[in-house]
Amino acid sequence: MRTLASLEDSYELCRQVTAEYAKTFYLGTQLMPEAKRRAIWAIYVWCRRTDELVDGPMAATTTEETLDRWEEHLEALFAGHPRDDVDVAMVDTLGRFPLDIQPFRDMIAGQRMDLYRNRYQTFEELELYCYRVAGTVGLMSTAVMGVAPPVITPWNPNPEIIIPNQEAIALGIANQLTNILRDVGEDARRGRIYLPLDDLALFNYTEEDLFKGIVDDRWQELMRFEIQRARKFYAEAERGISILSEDIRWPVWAALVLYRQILDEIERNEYDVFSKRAYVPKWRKMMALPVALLRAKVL
Ligand SMILES: CC(C)=CCC/C(C)=C/CC/C(C)=C/CC/C(C)=C/[C@@H]1[C@@H](COP(=O)(O)OP(=O)(O)O)[C@]1(C)CC/C=C(\C)CC/C=C(\C)CCC=C(C)C
Ligand SMILES: Nc1ncnc2c1ncn2[C@@H]1O[C@H](COP(=O)(O)OP(=O)(O)OP(=O)(O)O)[C@@H](O)[C@H]1O
Ligand SMILES: [Mn+2]
Repeated sequence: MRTLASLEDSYELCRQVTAEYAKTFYLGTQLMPEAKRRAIWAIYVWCRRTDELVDGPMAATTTEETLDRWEEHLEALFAGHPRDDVDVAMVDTLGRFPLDIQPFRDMIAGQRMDLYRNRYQTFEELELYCYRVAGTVGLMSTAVMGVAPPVITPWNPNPEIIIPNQEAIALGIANQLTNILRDVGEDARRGRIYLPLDDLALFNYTEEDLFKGIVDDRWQELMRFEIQRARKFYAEAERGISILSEDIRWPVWAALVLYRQILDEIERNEYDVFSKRAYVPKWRKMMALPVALLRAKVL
């Protein structure tokens, strides 16, 4: 048996992976207190590894059995048994925060959907997919970030603790919808359509049009419709932030505002998501940080 990385080295590895793969979320985590952000990095790495199984360079060799084994690996983590270097930080994180295994299992179920599905008929079907691959991240993150202590008053000495799980899921779904809208072209080139076929039909736009990358009035109307729906999920998420622990409101606002800017960028590109990738320039990201701080303080 090989010796595994030390706890410090393991968290450092997680930090590096997060910094390299997720510029936006990493920026958000840099605004968090140390103990929480280390845990978020560990969770990020687990999520990234899960996603890579069906989305990464080895995806072609991934089968149901691969995901079964990954689920066993997950059980081992929750039983306190790390198997590789980055697991060490994850096991430590599981010991420090009240994380539930179900969202992790649900995310694997979401990756399974990617194995056998490349179309969604209705928004309800897509929403389930979005919950599984991204809403779950909201639940995991909230367990780490925590909620503000409830206010104890003489007339309400035992206030109930509210956990904004629905709002956390909403932010995950909003992010995933944003990701889907940004990557329509890239996904089409892999034969995948995440936009509900019912929505395409509603605007008289066909799969064939999509594969050709046609940007016309029908497409622009369809995209406006989808962007509006994503923004509703962001709005729901916003309402949950003031319930969260004070020390992470700024990072969460930042993550929300930064990711939502991708939608503005798509609009700026006049909904052409086929020939360019909506990209938020660094200076625009930086300008969003004080805005997020202000919102964290006053909302
Ligand atoms: C700032 C913060 C707390 C971030 C959480 C970081 C974290 C653990 C992220 C994991 C992301 C991940 C690798 C998920 C696997 C599935 C996947 C790829 C989902 C998509 C992410 C987009 O990433 P990216 O742009 O890199 O995509 P590409 O692979 O590059 O195409 C998702 C769109 C999902 C991301 C979802 C979230 C970060 C959930 C956010 C929700 C909260 C932090 C809850 C906040 C609480 C309330 C009450 C609002
Ligand atoms: N070192 C890497 N090796 C392999 N894939 C990578 C690497 N870095 C990023 N990627 C992948 O390349 C794609 C594009 O990454 P890009 O840097 O544009 O976005 P990002 O860093 O995730 O920022 P954002 O959080 O704003 O999406 C992503 O799907 C990401 O998973
Ligand atoms: Mn990315």
